[in-house]
Amino acid sequence: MRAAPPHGTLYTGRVIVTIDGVAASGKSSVASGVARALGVPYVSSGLLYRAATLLALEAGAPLEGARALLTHLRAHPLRLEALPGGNRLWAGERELTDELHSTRVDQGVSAVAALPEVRAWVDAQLRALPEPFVAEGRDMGTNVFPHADAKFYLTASPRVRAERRAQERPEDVPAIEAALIERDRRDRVQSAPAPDARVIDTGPLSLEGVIGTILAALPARSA
Ligand SMILES: Nc1ncnc2c1ncn2[C@@H]1O[C@H](COP(=O)(O)OP(=O)(O)OP(=O)(O)O)[C@@H](O)[C@H]1O
Ligand SMILES: Nc1ccn([C@H]2C[C@H](O)[C@@H](COP(=O)(O)O)O2)c(=O)n1
Repeated sequence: MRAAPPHGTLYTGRVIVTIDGVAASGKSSVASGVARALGVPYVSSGLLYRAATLLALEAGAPLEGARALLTHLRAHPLRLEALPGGNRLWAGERELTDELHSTRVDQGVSAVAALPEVRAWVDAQLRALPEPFVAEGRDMGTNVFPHADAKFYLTASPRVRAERRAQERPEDVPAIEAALIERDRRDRVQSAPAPDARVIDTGPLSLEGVIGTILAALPARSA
């Protein structure tokens, strides 16, 4: 691999970096930090699945019923605003971002994300985004952007992830850990490292340590 870009070197042109991983492994925090260092937006694919889940819950549509859900999504198009500092999700003029990490969305989202029709809909939204960007999710490096320039996959034990999550949620560590193990089980089909992804155990690393590891592993680009 060639020399790493200095922090602040702008990535330009058709460049995609993918960061996949298990739930609460640090994907969005790390993707945001890497994107900021590169001067590009980051894309949080999970927000689209979460927004589809929220709309289905609000409409009382069955989470396992792709047809009703897709009809609803076409009638209420979602827009992912991918900014370097964070992603915002809109349904028309209504911003959904702050409602997407509730426990009820957490509990329903795996069922919605398992629907092939919904996956195809999300994939089409993502592939239409203008490059360059850092994309995070479960299948960015395997399915959506197999041609990505650099791929990473984040892991950490359920306990470590639960302890981190407990800093931002009211539930206690054992309850969060049990929910993460269950979501890992449900997401397993679409959450596997690409054969050419670098797997990083974030357990022993700080957030800055993970971001630095990724930046150091990126192929150099001209500024
Ligand atoms: N290496 C790390 N060291 C310490 N804390 C971390 C590290 N990585 C992430 N965190 C913290 O762990 C929590 C979960 O991180 P984040 O939300 O980025 O994960 P995620 O994989 O995007 O989650 P989800 O799958 O639920 O969308 C956050 O509070 C974040 O600050
Ligand atoms: N590329 C993706 C992104 C997300 N999902 C599913 C799996 C998760 O349970 C859910 C929410 O994602 P998160 O916000 O936790 O990253 O969406 C997926 O299947 N594929």
